[in-house]
Amino acid sequence: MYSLLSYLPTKKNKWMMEINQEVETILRDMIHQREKAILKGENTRNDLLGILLETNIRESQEAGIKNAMKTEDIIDECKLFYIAGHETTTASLTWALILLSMHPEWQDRAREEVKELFGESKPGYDGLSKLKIVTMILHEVMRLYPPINFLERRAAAEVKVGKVTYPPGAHFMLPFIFLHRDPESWGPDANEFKPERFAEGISKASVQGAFLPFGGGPRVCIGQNFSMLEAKLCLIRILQHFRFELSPAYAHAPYNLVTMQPQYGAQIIIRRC
Ligand code: HEM
Repeated sequence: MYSLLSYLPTKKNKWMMEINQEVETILRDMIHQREKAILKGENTRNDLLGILLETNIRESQEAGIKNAMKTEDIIDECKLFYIAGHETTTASLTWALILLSMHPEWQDRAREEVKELFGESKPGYDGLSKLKIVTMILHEVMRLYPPINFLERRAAAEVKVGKVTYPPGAHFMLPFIFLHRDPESWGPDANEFKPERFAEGISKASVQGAFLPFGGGPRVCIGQNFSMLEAKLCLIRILQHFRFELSPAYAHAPYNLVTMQPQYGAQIIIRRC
């Protein structure tokens, strides 16, 4: 039903289609430029698109076919990586700043850890793996405000879940928000911000399958380690230089707009420290 509605020629749909076409034109040009550079022997392997295109060209040549992956497939990959990779990490960092503003004691503990490990310098790889408090905080943020709210799956064949048998094609939705706040899995304080529950890692914080911000199984988020690293780096740099608190203009209203967003924005007062 939803996909049918998106094809109707409404003002909003037309606007979205125009934006989509513009994005695809930019990406198509970029891909063709890169492909030309690769064929000329120039080094383009310094990012994901470069690696993808070089692998595609090499594998197509080895298999003796024109394009193992068509330009349209590569455009789709670029859009997927941009949307899946950007919006999600942005949302988790936004909620991290909001929650650390609401809980200044955790903000102080995170800053202390960061200063102890890195002082004022740029974080190095060794120190990043030693971060404990910041990792606990990020997990707790994603438990309470998972950037992606639910997973969808369609049954490829008849499947039995518990006592119910579902036919092939049955559509399943798994809302993380309920799993992540279920008192049976997390205890009576499930709705409270308590990063200490992750002190001994994810597996000891609750029961198996109760914490799924990156999904699970064969389609688990491919960018989960990268995004944790990215979020830690950003948070470290912010904590090293700034203190932050919520502005009186902030109204707490989480809502779901592809990713979980603060509906009226995240008004935060930031001061140098
Ligand atoms: C806080 C950050 C992120 C969260 C919460 C998140 C969450 C998710 C979730 C829930 C899924 C669906 C998994 C499933 O179906 O089981 C997913 C898939 C995916 N994510 Fe992420 N993600 C994040 C960051 C990233 C980043 C940084 C990238 C890329 C650099 C990325 C790339 C992808 C891709 C390509 C898929 C599709 C994988 C597939 O279907 O095989 N994500 N992500």
